[in-house]
Amino acid sequence: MTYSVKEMFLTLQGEGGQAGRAAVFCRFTGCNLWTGREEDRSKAICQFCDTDFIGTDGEGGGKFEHADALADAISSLWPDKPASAAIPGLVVFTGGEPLLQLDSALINAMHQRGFNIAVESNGTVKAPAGIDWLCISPKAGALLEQKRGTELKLVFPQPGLDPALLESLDFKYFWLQPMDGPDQNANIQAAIRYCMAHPKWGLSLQTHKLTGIP
Ligand SMILES: C[S@@+](CC[C@H](N)C(=O)[O-])C[C@H]1O[C@@H](n2cnc3c(N)ncnc32)[C@H](O)[C@@H]1O
Ligand SMILES: Nc1nc2[nH]cc(C(=O)O)c2c(=O)[nH]1
Ligand code: SF4
Ligand SMILES: [Mg+2]
Repeated sequence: MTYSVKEMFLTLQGEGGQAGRAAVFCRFTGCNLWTGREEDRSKAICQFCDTDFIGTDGEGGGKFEHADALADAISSLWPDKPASAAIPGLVVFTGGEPLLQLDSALINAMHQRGFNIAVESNGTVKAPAGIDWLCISPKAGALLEQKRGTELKLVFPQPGLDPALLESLDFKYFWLQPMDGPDQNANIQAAIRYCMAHPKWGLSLQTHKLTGIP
């Protein structure tokens, strides 16, 4: 299988329950909820996306013809070499929608190289086995197929997606992440109020945007 990757880089995970941890980010090309073109945003299912996931032209991006080739490229960005079961590496597969491309060959290839595997997904595609940290971020108007995982991270507020309807799902952690955009300040305040009134939910800030790292 050929994998299309927009970009790949070492950074700190900025969001959710692993915020602050060093990780190689592998951003796959393409999403099933938006074309990624600005002229299509207003008719997309997901309209608030903060990410460019078109093409393969980013830092470290490209087409990778085999799982081993992509796994080697990811592994080469990890500062401790080699990663191992004792001190594992961390890769975050994101996008775009990573579950359109992530398969068991790539999962096995990363595990063989001593990596733990985290995924950021919109939950519209069932996840393959073997993911070590699965973050699902449901989108209003999109059918949620993957109803279990490690953390559920809801971009908030989303008209038509009430957090109360999600909190019985099978996740260890529940986060509200304020929607970035023109109403960001109001969204942060609304998320804080919601978490204080509903302690099942915690606040996930996009810390990489505060510090200016990718
Ligand atoms: C760019 S998405 C890629 C992964 C996957 N397609 C998804 O939506 O979960 C990565 C994370 O950023 C979140 N996100 C996207 N746009 C955002 C925005 N404007 N404000 C806050 N979070 C946002 C998504 O909900 C998701 O948790
Ligand atoms: N530092 C950093 N952390 C992130 N966590 C999730 C991200 C994403 O775009 O999926 C992201 C990202 O783009 N950068
Ligand atoms: S589902 Fe994820 S990648 Fe796709 S448009 Fe929405 S936030 Fe962006
Ligand atoms: Mg991002």
